[in-house]
Amino acid sequence: MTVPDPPIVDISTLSLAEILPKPDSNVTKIPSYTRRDLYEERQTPEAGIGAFATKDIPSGTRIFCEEGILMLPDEAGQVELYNAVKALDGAREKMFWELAASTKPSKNVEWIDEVRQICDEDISSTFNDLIASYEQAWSIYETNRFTCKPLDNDAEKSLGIFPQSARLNHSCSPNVFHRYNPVIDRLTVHALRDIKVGEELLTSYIDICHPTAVRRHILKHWGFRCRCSACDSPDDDEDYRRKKIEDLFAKINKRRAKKGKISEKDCRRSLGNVVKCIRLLKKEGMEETDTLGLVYAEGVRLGMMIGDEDEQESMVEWAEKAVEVERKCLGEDSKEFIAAVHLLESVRNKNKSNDNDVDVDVSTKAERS
Ligand SMILES: C[S@@+](CC[C@H](N)C(=O)[O-])C[C@H]1O[C@@H](n2cnc3c(N)ncnc32)[C@H](O)[C@@H]1O
Repeated sequence: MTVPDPPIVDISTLSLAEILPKPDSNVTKIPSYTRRDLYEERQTPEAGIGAFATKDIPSGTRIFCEEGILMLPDEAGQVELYNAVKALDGAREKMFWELAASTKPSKNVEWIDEVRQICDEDISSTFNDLIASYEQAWSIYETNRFTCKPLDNDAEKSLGIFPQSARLNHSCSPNVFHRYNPVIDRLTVHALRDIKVGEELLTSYIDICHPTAVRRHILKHWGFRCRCSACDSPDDDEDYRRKKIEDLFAKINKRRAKKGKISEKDCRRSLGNVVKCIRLLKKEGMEETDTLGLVYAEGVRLGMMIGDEDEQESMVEWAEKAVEVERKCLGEDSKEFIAAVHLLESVRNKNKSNDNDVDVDVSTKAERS
């Protein structure tokens, strides 16, 4: 038996134009802000500058809502970057040059010939200084850039520098979550849980579902060895759980990407993976949009496809949790939050129509008796 895709508005079916404020609406562009009342930057013993809470910060608080000072397409190289930095106004250019530079020089040196051609006067000392500046700019860029690609994937600019957020250090058990929000054209950083005064605000630069050895390898790019609780944990079970999450998540995503009809058996199998994945994610405290939010939403979709009436209440609960996760990680102006609200409405409407069907049935029986 195959079941059709349910009529759910999920993230991949929403276009940006559908949720952007209409030109005649009163919604104005959100100003950039960083909640300097909540944190301060200071030097750490081993990780350069970091950001530390100066007050208790409740879970879900938006700490940054920041405009990029520089955004470039994925394929931009050293020359495009340097030109973009030189085109910044004085204050922004200074901000850029003050950021950390941790990555090693690029092995690709073709750009040096390009710079040589630009310099008519190839006076070697000046030229060498210039090359050093290009390399420093590139290292700053690689150390601090954030992905800005809107979910529509038609973005011209897709990597950006956000100077306040760039001071956030990494942890594989982060307490804040960052994401570029194309709806408001800002990078937002939200508290993932209650953060106590004095705690460092730590985001994750990488996919934290990977096991420790893989995370370590990827983090070499930033030139440090992570000493977070997940990386230093003597508990092998934790690594096992993350590997299991990664595998389950890959299976769930593979199913999600499949178009067309799906057998009920496959639906039930995938729903089983969703249930296991949710349990493990919670155990690991991994409550972000990219994992838990996505898994809840997929669970609801699968549950609606299967259509077991006694599971409908659980589907509403999961859809409500997906809304909570998106609100906490991304805020109510995000596309993900709006999609989760649509999903919740769909599942509630489906329940209502099921209840009405039951009513009709009952009244018909009553009339007959
Ligand atoms: C985006 S910057 C973060 C801010 C940086 N600490 C600074 O001084 O501006 C990334 C760099 O910070 C350092 N860093 C980030 N997280 C770290 C960690 N958990 N342990 C050690 N160094 C870290 C690394 O040098 C990394 O390349």
